[in-house]
Amino acid sequence: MKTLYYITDSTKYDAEEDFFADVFAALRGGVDLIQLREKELSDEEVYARALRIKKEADKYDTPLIIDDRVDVAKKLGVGVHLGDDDMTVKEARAILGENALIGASVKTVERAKEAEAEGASYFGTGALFPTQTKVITRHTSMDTFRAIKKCAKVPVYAIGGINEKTLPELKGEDFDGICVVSAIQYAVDPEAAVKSLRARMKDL
Ligand SMILES: Cc1ncc(COP(=O)(O)OP(=O)(O)O)c(N)n1
Ligand SMILES: Cc1nc(C(=O)O)sc1CCOP(=O)(O)O
Ligand SMILES: [Mg+2]
Repeated sequence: MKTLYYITDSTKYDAEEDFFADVFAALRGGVDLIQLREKELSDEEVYARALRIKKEADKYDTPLIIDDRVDVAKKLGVGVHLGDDDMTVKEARAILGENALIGASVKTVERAKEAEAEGASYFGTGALFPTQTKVITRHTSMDTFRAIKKCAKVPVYAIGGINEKTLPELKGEDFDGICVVSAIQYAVDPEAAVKSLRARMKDL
């Protein structure tokens, strides 16, 4: 069974409570992993949000991952996702320990080999499809995605513009899961969206 990895986005919410309500609904729906991705908040604010989400995620045994901020992850005892502009995977592994989930953004085979050697637990690879969520990103072709998956020993998760419409384009491809932001976060009913994505993932 492929992994359904939900990445949060609070940028379009006026009320923080509405954001938490949708995050908790997605957890109820049954995501496998959850990442708190906050680009504008201070470390203290991210910590406070992460603590609340972790309490809820723990009820479902859903691991929490923090985007970018190794110190916050360390304080919470959770994982971290790192891109090219962040601390290296090697440094983060030294801080978080051998059992921590440490994800790496990987867009080339060279980077895949390097990130794996540094101790990455998984790769987030994309953007496979156009996305409105991360405006500045680089498209990853399906050929590059396949080459990364072929050389990887760790799980490779597809990211970028994945929703019910684009999901069938991944049918028959070898990969380990999908990362989804807007198709869950901004669904009318995030719990139902998770269940629906999960059902469609069975057809891949
Ligand atoms: C699972 C996953 N994959 C890729 C990304 C993108 O990370 P990054 O390149 O560091 O960009 P930002 O998300 O920090 O804008 C991710 N966050 N998660
Ligand atoms: C967080 C992120 N990273 C990307 C990358 O290309 O590395 S694309 C992306 C956003 C994905 O959002 P949505 O599911 O709404 O398209
Ligand atoms: Mg990042």
